[in-house]
Amino acid sequence: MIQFDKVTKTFGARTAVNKVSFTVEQPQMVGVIGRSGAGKSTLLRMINRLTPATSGRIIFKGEDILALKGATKRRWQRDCAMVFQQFNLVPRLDVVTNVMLGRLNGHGTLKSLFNIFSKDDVAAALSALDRLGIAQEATKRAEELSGGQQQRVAIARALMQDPHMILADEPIASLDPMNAKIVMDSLREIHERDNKIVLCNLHTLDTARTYCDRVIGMRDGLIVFDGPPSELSTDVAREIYGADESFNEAATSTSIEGNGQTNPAGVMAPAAAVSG
Ligand SMILES: Nc1ncnc2c1ncn2[C@@H]1O[C@H](COP(=O)(O)OP(=O)(O)OP(=O)(O)O)[C@@H](O)[C@H]1O
Repeated sequence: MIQFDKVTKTFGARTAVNKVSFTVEQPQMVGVIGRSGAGKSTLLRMINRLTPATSGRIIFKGEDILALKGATKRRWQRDCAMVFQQFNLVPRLDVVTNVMLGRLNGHGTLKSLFNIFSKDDVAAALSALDRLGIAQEATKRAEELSGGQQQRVAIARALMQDPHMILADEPIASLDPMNAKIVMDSLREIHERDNKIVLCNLHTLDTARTYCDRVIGMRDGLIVFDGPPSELSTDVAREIYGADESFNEAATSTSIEGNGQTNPAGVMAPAAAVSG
């Protein structure tokens, strides 16, 4: 379905992603894990063309999406919706308008410029918000919502693009465990009900185990593990995180409250709880 063929990104002398090859044959929920700097974000951003690849190919429906230009590139960017750690909403706009912004790529420039949305757009946005359980917040400004609610708005906005796949770049890294669960449940539900590929960068092993059909472990730009969560042993995890015998899986758990500092395995502990 989507095939990565020796996809590489270099920043000067630094190789962030090094000849990465893998194929997602059917709609799967794939978790990409690895310590900070392993290349996870760069990989995701290359798929969506936010970061230009240095070399390699990404084949989707027989086409190399890394070679797309102009309108076809924009259509591809609509087809693979991104969800970001920091939500990327427009804080002063109301929630329903933020969601409708997901339709921008599908509209002409003039319509987009003046935020002209049809009744259908409004209905679709409300339905997406309802699906995420936050339709009651539709008229609030985005900045009035908690982090967890904002991330659900961002996912509703992604749904408005009617994408082939969802790329989520550490969608729960800024959330407390309860909101992290709501957001991951939502992504899993979209994968299962809509039969879409969800490719999700995660810092925490337990989240990958709980939610993903397949886990890809990256280290220094290379894929060092690719398999089902059941094969993700502590030894494999040590290799992915480049940790020694003292490595403790609990250190990567979302269920612990941390202070946002990096532990010895290079894994960011979740931020302290945020209400929501
Ligand atoms: N725009 C950039 N310019 C220069 N170097 C970059 C840039 N973006 C990423 N890098 C480097 O590429 C490497 C991979 O970074 P990337 O953000 O993809 O890792 P990551 O696994 O997503 O890490 P994190 O979990 O901290 O987000 C790092 O060494 C990083 O410093």
